[in-house]
Amino acid sequence: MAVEFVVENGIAKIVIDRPKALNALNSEVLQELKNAIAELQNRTDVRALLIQGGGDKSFVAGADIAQMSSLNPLEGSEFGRLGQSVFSSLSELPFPTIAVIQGFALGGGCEIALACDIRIASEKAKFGQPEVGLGIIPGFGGTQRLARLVGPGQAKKLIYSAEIISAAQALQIGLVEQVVAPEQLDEAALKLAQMIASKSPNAVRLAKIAINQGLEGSLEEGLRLEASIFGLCFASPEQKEGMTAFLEKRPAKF
Ligand SMILES: C/C=C/C(=O)SCCNC(=O)CCNC(=O)[C@H](O)C(C)(C)COP(=O)(O)OP(=O)(O)OC[C@H]1O[C@@H](n2cnc3c(N)ncnc32)[C@H](O)[C@@H]1OP(=O)(O)O
Repeated sequence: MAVEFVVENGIAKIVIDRPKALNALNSEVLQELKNAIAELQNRTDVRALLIQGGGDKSFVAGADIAQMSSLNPLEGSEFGRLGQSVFSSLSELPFPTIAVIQGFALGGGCEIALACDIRIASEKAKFGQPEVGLGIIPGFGGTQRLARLVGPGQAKKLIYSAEIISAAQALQIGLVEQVVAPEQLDEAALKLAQMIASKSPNAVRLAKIAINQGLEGSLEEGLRLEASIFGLCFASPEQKEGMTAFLEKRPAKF
């Protein structure tokens, strides 16, 4: 198995571990990742997900070039749709997802990170969409998600040039939200996940829906959606607990 996951204290962790190919994604790894995500999808005990690559050199070095090298157009399209479906199921998980990037996040590896809500990187991490150097384009959602995250200009610069950028450069363009020293990466990621997991899980999940669905429409539609979801919060016992705890000057228990 190249994809393992565990759940501990409400925090799920997926590790993609295929060391001989720097965790590159072939069909088998994608299917294992799809299965792991499907198992987590309906778990009510999970409040946050950490996803990372095995070893200390690579998060995910992309889709498997050796496998892709012999594909015909139909097979290429099917492989792209497989990757897109896995990454869309990742992006649609109901709880926050955090990509923990210690090394290379290239091509499909960068696209996994883009399908997560948050990206925390080591100072040594490297990012890029090098596909045009291989005669293809990003095919696991990168042309769409990268442009939405960092803006069309920076997305075009990265995709057209196949440039590999540093974690500091990724932070500067908004591709990652936090950069820490390599030895602090796991602790920083776990700390963020624990902070999220200590809050109202219902409210956090509703916030994810409001942000993601709101981005798909106009500001006015998003504000209407926010107002509806805000009202929904008051039907939850977690809102009662959260506000009662504040008034009783004690920590809330969610
Ligand atoms: C829809 C999505 C499309 C895509 O994702 S397209 C692919 C995008 N990714 C890339 O273009 C990155 C390809 N890999 C590299 O450029 C290099 O690797 C690195 C810069 C990441 C690391 O270079 P170095 O430190 O010299 O290691 P090494 O010897 O190149 O790699 C170690 C082993 O890992 C295999 N490997 C690395 N990346 C991939 C990959 N994406 N697909 C298949 N295998 C890969 C190599 O071949 C080699 O294996 P062996 O030791 O047997 O020669």
